[in-house]
Amino acid sequence: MATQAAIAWEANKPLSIEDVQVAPPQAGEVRIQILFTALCHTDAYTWSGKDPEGLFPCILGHEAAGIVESVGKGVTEVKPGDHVIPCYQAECRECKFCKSGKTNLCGKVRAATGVGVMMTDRKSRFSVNGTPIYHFMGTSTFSQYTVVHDVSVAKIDLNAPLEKVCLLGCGVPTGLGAVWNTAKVEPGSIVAVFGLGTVGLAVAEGAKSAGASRIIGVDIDSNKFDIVERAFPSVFLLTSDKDVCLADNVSAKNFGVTEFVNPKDHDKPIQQVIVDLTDGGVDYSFECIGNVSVMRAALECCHKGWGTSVIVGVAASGQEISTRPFQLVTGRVWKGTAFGGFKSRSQVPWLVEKYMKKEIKVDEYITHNLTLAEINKAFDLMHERGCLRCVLKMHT
Ligand SMILES: NC(=O)C1=CN([C@@H]2O[C@H](COP(=O)(O)OP(=O)(O)OC[C@H]3O[C@@H](n4cnc5c(N)ncnc54)[C@H](O)[C@@H]3O)[C@@H](O)[C@H]2O)C=CC1
Ligand SMILES: N[C@@H](CCC(=O)N[C@@H](CSC=O)C(=O)NCC(=O)O)C(=O)O
Ligand SMILES: [Zn+2]
Ligand SMILES: [Zn+2]
Repeated sequence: MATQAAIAWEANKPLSIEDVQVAPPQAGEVRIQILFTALCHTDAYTWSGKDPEGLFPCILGHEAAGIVESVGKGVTEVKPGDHVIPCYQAECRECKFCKSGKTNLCGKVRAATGVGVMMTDRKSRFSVNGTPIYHFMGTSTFSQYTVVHDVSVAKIDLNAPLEKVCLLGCGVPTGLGAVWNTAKVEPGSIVAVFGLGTVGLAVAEGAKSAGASRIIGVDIDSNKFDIVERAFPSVFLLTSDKDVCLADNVSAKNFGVTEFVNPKDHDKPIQQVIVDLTDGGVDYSFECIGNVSVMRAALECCHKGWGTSVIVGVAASGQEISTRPFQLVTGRVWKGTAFGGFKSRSQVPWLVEKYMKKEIKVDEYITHNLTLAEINKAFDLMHERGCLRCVLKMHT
């Protein structure tokens, strides 16, 4: 079929909306009409050329929702008309990873999705004037129609608003799951969150629901603090203390952040600032930026003996983490998480239900709504004041 998609022809060159041919789904594949997609920082990362798996030309995008248009041979779990969320982290339920009970990673299609092709024939289903266009993360949602592996499709409630639940394809589950599945934060814990984008704020939300007693938000952009204030204007109080801005207990019932620290306001290293604020360090920290220096700070602000730091942010090709091994010898633990440890096909529908029951937030993370034609503006917005998630309407 002919449709429209945003093509990334080269790293950092503006995306171009073009007529694209999308081939029919082959065995074990599903063609989806994408209705809404959001932009995640990881799309910008790959577009920047810093992703070692980044291939061009490609169709980016991985946080979306849509409707099944057609299915290939052997596909039994979804049918045309089903509402779905494409999942960049597959779940086949049969591979060594899926059966391990120890991870949400799945090995079935990862080798193909990492090189931008479909598993069956190692080819792309996208082309422009005969030129193949690589897939991205097995999802490629910046297209009005995409083809994905059946193990990468979560079927969701037909009543769920697709313009909202598209966010459950990446950022919000990643933050919630980092707390609930990877760190397993206990009630009463002190938590630090580095980076208050969508992922970091979802960490804060998850920590609040897990019963954390203090949630310290760290960001170099004080506008991010304002987002929390704007989202809950009637309940938010902010002191003018230069060093640490304390929100009152009522706002902590909302997004979750109880204290804000801007490293730029301090002469000391940020890990020292946090250790001093917390009588020796936090129980759990989360790096939600992708900056290896901050990853080190996030580990080193953890309490001796038990503090655990979770790396969520994605760092560029060639970047490496470091710390004194003594930090680990003395009981700190370094972990990482992909999609918050959630098993995608099994648990994304459950997250949608939690949203429908108002048990988790989604709407609050959507700060902008644009169309596919405005995708370059949407990428620009990611660097501007007050942007968390921008949702694109794909068909206008
Ligand atoms: N592990 C996983 O499964 C996933 C990882 N990610 C990664 O998580 C990270 C966050 O994603 P988003 O929330 O979409 O990004 P974002 O760009 O919206 O948020 C990042 C935040 O970090 C802040 N920041 C930047 N440098 C800082 C510094 N030195 N100290 C303190 N704050 C700083 C920014 O002001 C911004 O508020 C990205 O690296 C993304 O690629 C995203 C989704 C899933
Ligand atoms: N190709 C990238 C990999 C970046 C990465 O770690 N991706 C995360 C999801 S980020 C979503 O916004 C992930 O799930 N990783 C596990 C995986 O199997 O890819 C690079 O090499 O940097
Ligand atoms: Zn993402
Ligand atoms: Zn598997």
